[in-house]
Formats: sequence, structure tokens, C-alpha cells
Amino acid sequence: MVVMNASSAVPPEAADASGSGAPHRSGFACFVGRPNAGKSTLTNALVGTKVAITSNRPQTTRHTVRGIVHRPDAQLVLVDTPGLHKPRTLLGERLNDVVRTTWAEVDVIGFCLPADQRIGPGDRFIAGELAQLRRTPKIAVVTKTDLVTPDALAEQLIAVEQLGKELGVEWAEIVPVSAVRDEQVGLLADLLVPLVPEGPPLYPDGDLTDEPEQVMVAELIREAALEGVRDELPHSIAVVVEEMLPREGRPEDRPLLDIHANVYIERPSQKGIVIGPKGQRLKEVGSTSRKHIEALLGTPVYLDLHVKVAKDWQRDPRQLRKLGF
Ligand SMILES: Nc1nc2c(ncn2[C@@H]2O[C@H](COP(=O)(O)OP(=O)(O)OP(=O)(O)O)[C@@H](O)[C@H]2O)c(=O)[nH]1
Repeated sequence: MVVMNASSAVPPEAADASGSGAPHRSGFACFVGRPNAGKSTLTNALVGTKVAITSNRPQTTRHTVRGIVHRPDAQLVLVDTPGLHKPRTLLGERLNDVVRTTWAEVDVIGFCLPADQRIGPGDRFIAGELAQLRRTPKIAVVTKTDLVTPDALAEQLIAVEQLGKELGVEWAEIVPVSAVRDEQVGLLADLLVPLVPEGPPLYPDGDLTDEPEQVMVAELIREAALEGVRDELPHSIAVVVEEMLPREGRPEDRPLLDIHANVYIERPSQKGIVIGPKGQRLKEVGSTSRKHIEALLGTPVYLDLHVKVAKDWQRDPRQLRKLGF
């Protein structure tokens, strides 16, 4: 596969990334891109563990989830943001604010563009915003390369280079990857590392994320609750973990973590969709998310889920705060 050097922003020591002489580097990177561009999947692939939340529905990453790539020569802290989009609700505006704040704080930005989608108005909107961030280096990441032919990929790489020229964004690199096939993911890390400053590790070895556990657990539940829901429900579900406590009186070698969580919807009419006939759907949501939570936390879990209505929570500032926005 090709890597195109759009400019020569990589300092010389990059050639010796894993070599003994190179100084240790550490810093923050974030992936931006339109909804469904593959940002979360790429974060997971780089970190090697499921930390960000993926879904085949757009706009599912609400929280800024960090994954941490530990290497002998560097530590990359990955910040995963929601997609930037034209805001229609208060929640939409808040999400965009989160994205812009994140951009201004990171050392390098990866702009994700799916290989199988034509560059559209959404991508141009983001590229235009990126052009205004003069000092932060940007890598264009062409994602999902496994979905296209080599010819189509080559065309997309050229289109991305063209997009940069047109809107005045200077790409430090343009790199094609497939997160699903784990192709060029390591190379992407190699290209990101030289763009973060020299410095000691920011997080202890072994940490994958500093997102509070409760938020990650809530995201796993939300992801399961969204699965298979076809209409506009994705924008109407929020999950809050009320309590996470080790069950008392358990033998030391057989611990159990009690988790109580509320699934919030906007209208009573949505309750049936989430719960399903005879509660079957909610049961599945519970057992699916429980498995993921157990894998994440490494302990058996008892999960107690309740569905509640928080009327029009997307438009109400007080509700938004309560739900963590
Ligand atoms: N074939 C293929 N599919 C991918 C790849 N990366 C992501 N996908 C799929 O694309 C869809 C969207 O991926 P996400 O990682 O959730 O995208 P995102 O950009 O984080 O999406 P938002 O959270 O909505 O902004 C999912 O169905 C993924 O499985 C890839 O390398 N190859």
C-alpha cells in the first residue's frame, strides 16, 4: 500500500522511531471526520482494546473517550470526538463545541475520510474549519480501504490532496488505513508519533483510558440499546450509571459488581421500542452490554437496567447537565 507524503513535516528522527537514540515523545491526537467515518474503530485498532464506542449508526460517540497507545518510544493519547455537523438542537450545538474545544487542545489531528464515500459537503465543512487551525499538524487518514479497489483508493488519495489544496489545509501526511483488517494502523501510529512533542509518558503504563469507568459503562449500555433500532432513536437515548458497587459478603475469589443504570428516552411512546415485546429487547440489551462491561472491567457483573422518560432532554439545558453534557 502507498503512503503519500504531502509535505515533509516529519522530522528526521522519525526514521529512527523505535531506535535507541530517539527521544521519548508524548502528546494528544484526535480524529475528526463526518459521522460514520470510522474514527472510533480506528481508535480501538490503535489502542488494541475496545474503549471507544462504535456503531453502524451515525452520531453515537457522545463523550470524549481517550484511548492510550503505549510504545517504548512514545505515548499517544487519543481523543475521540463526535462528528461535527450542522446543529439542529441544543445538544447538536454542545457537541460541536466539544469538537472545537478538543481540536484546539491537541498536538495533532487525524482527519478521517472513508475510502468508499465521495468527498462531500460534510468533509469540506470540516476541512474548512481545519484550515483555520494553522499551527496544529493534520494527517489525512483515508479509512475503510478494504471496501474499495486499489484504483478507487488511488483516486480518493488524489481527491484528498486536492481538497487540502483547495481549502488551504496542509496535510502533514495522507495515509490509507483499514482498521478492520489492521492494515497500515501501525504505520499511522508511526506517522503520528513524530508530530507530538518530546516528553515523558503522560499516563502510567497499562492505562488504556482515563475516562471514568461509569461513563464507559454507560456508553457500552447505550451502544447495546441502539443496536437494531432503525428510526431516529439514536439521538433520543442517554444512559446514566447511578451506582457501581461490589456486592457485599461475596467470597474474595468470586466477586460481583452491582451496576444500576437508567436508560433515558424522550417520549413515553419510545419506551416500547427500547423494552420490546415482553421485555425481550431490554433483556438482550442487558445481556449484551453486561458481557462487554465484564470484559472491560474484568469482573463478573450484575446489571440492573431501568427505562425512564426524560421529556425532550435534548432541548432542555437542565436535563442535559444531569445527563452529563
Ligand atoms: N469495512 C470497514 N468498515 C469499517 C472500518 N472502520 C470502521 N468501519 C465501519 O464503519 C462504521 C462506522 O465506524 P465508527 O468507527 O463507529 O465511525 P465514527 O466515525 O466513530 O462514527 P461516529 O461516532 O458516528 O462519528 C461501523 O459500522 C464500522 O464497523 C474499516 O476499516 N473497514
